Amino acid sequence: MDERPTLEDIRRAPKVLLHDHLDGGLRPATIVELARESGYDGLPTTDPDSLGTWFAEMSNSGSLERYLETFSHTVGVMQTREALARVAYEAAEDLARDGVVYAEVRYAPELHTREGLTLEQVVEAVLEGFEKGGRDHGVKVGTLVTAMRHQARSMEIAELAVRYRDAGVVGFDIAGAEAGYPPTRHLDAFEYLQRENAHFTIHAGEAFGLPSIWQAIQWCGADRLGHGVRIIDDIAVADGQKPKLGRLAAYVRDKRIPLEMCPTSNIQTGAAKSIAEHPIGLLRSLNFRVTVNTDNRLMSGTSLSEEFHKLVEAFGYGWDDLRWFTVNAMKSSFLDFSERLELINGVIKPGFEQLKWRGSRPVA
Ligand SMILES: O=c1[nH]cnc2c1ncn2[C@H]1C[C@H](O)[C@@H](CO)O1
Ligand SMILES: [Zn+2]
Repeated sequence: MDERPTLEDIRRAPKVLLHDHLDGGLRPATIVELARESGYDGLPTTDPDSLGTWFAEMSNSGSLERYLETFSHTVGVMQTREALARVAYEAAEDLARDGVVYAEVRYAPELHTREGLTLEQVVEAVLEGFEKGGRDHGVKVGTLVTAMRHQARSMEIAELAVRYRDAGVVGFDIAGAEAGYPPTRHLDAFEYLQRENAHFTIHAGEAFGLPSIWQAIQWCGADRLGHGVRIIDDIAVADGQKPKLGRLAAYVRDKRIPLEMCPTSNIQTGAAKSIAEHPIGLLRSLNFRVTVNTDNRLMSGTSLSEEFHKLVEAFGYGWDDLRWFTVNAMKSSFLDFSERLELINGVIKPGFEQLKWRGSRPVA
């Protein structure tokens, strides 16, 4: 029996999330409270419901640059230890409530030092929030520290990733506007991380095409690709014929390079036209190492369960597909290998098995 999973059942499935921004996942009510406490007066409205709607609507511009403008309000209220620890705690709680068992949540420490916090204080506050929220609500959260690609602080942030690697920081990332800011601007940071045997992912192939993906992999040595949707530009699809992969697409598939796909976010920024036309359908059928993610739960008004459910509706996916995406994500995480195996064999596989066979009669 493999009935179409409902949203309610998907929420119960033990899920894994690799691409989620801390400053893109605040609760609207928390933004309002933090703004009041800190004297931040830039919010477009102080009614939490209207604020949630405002974020979702403003993020629908079809441009990554415009989408990123909305972050000024979340970052604006995340400037103290208390605010950072609270936002991290609540993120862990919200993810656990959505049935996420392991998450890698990212943010850019350099954006949170406006009121005098050091980079170290920022990292420690977020780690504290994840640790406590994860313990109280039953989810394991690893942190990725992000450097902003238009700035020049990537080496410092990479050093931070290495310094806190045994305290919960599992990797590094670069984010921000992609066009005009190639990943090779940060080559020294990536080379340093490689010498340190550290893990990193790079936002690439979202608002810019194949050259960005090629640089991220072949020059910078990325372990994973944030989004990577534009890899379809290197796949020729003709009616009635088998899709033909170019050299870069073949390399990404052969090397099992994980794609952190974020369907709703891609539609908002114009990287894909609709869920039904999202490249994830083709890439999944070609067996790329695809994972499903939220990117920014606040800006997209979404959750990991909702992203999965949209895919179920658009592509007719069943439990086996959802399990495949989830095992892909767990295999691709930056967590210690034995912990990944434990979660796959001890939590994910049994959890999906139970949901898949729910309602069917036991064999006598
Ligand atoms: O999808 C994205 N692409 C590029 N940059 C992004 C995306 N979502 C969030 N960001 C940026 C804005 C945040 O302030 C920063 C760190 O989380 O990362
Ligand atoms: Zn992102």
